Amino acid sequence: MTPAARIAAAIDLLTVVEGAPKRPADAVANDFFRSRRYIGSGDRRAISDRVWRVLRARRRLGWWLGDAPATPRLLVAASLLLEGWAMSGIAQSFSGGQFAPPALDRAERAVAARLEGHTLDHPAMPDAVMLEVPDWLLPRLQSRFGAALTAELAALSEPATLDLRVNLLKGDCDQARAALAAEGWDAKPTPFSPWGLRIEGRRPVTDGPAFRSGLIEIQDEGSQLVALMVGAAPGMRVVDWCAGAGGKTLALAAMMQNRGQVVACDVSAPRLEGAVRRLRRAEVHNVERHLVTAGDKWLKRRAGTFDRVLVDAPCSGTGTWRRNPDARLRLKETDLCELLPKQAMILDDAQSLVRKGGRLVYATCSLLEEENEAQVSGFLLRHPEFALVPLARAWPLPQPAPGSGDVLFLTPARHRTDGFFAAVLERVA
Ligand SMILES: C[S@@+](CC[C@H](N)C(=O)[O-])C[C@H]1O[C@@H](n2cnc3c(N)ncnc32)[C@H](O)[C@@H]1O
Repeated sequence: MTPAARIAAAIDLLTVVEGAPKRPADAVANDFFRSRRYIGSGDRRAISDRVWRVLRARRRLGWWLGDAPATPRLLVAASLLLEGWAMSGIAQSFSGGQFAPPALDRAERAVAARLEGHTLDHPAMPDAVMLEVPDWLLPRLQSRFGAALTAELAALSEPATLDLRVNLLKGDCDQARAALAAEGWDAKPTPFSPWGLRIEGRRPVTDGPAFRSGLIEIQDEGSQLVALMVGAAPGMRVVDWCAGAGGKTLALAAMMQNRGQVVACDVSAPRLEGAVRRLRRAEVHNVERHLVTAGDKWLKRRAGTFDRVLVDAPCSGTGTWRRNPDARLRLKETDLCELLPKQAMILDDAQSLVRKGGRLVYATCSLLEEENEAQVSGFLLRHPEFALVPLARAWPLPQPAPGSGDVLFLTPARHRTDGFFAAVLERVA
């Protein structure tokens, strides 16, 4: 594809992404490329890269465009200009020629010309614009991070590394590194997870034998550490209450060396169904799935029978913005208001499964205190039969835990993981 054709395709993709505000951009992009198989992998990367640059800078680009309509064409042109392109380069690319975007009209040209010679950040931008967060969320993030806010949000705007979890049911880290090296990928051990490997940048590892044979699975190191905090061991009975497509279920089963039992529960049948292929590829045999329904009798019948229950609760996802830059502007205050009682209710349901002396692990990929520490405090008030196990005691590895305090709290700036929270609660009575 010519550079101009890539720009035209980026405008097309951005148009589809912006037209589907409720769908994650990466899902929209997957569909977009699936229906355009003629676009090769290099072009695909360049097109996605341009769109992701726009999404990561969406509020600042909107600020620069001012009253002009933030059309996909203008957003892409603005992102190029604020990266240093000249108007002449824009005119060459927006040429109206075959496969190129149509030429900018007079009004578009006037808006674009104002941006020439500027850079994306401007000191007059309001903080929330500069930091690319919704206005309502800024005070919450300020109170969470204080002086570290800018660094934390900058790290959240960087593209994520590609983290892999080695499936110990199929081999060890050295074998996985060697297998990846044979495919041309340089994977380094992650700093905290004993099963983690990291590749810088986006790489198509899912096409290669290491992934297809189940030796590796894609999983952020933060997510691996949440699974680690469950402390699952061979022979235990474990529930993964909000299992989704089984990301953490797979890690739990591997920790248990396929021995004992994991029940992967979720209210979403399609998500649970998504776990089937992954479990098969990983050669996991000790997992059963359970679809949670309203008034579920399953819960009552199994009360007090599990050693470990993981609640990986639905949350604002504020910790995953590196991967989903579009999500930061989709998130509404009303979403958070709906999530908080839901998280409390899920905890109240799931706790009943934990046996005396067993552990309930509450986790989110949120950075917000309300969804994390405040949920745990509220739970402990409602359930005095549980006690918080401080991080140093809950952390199962000989090397020190990432961070201090009572809970695990990971952030991209501090740990180079997605943002994750996990608290371990033991049933003491
Ligand atoms: C953060 S996601 C889980 C991600 C998954 N654990 C992983 O590691 O890939 C939260 C999940 O909670 C599920 N969920 C929502 N409400 C629930 C409920 N009341 N009981 C159980 N699961 C629920 C959602 O369907 C979603 O799959």
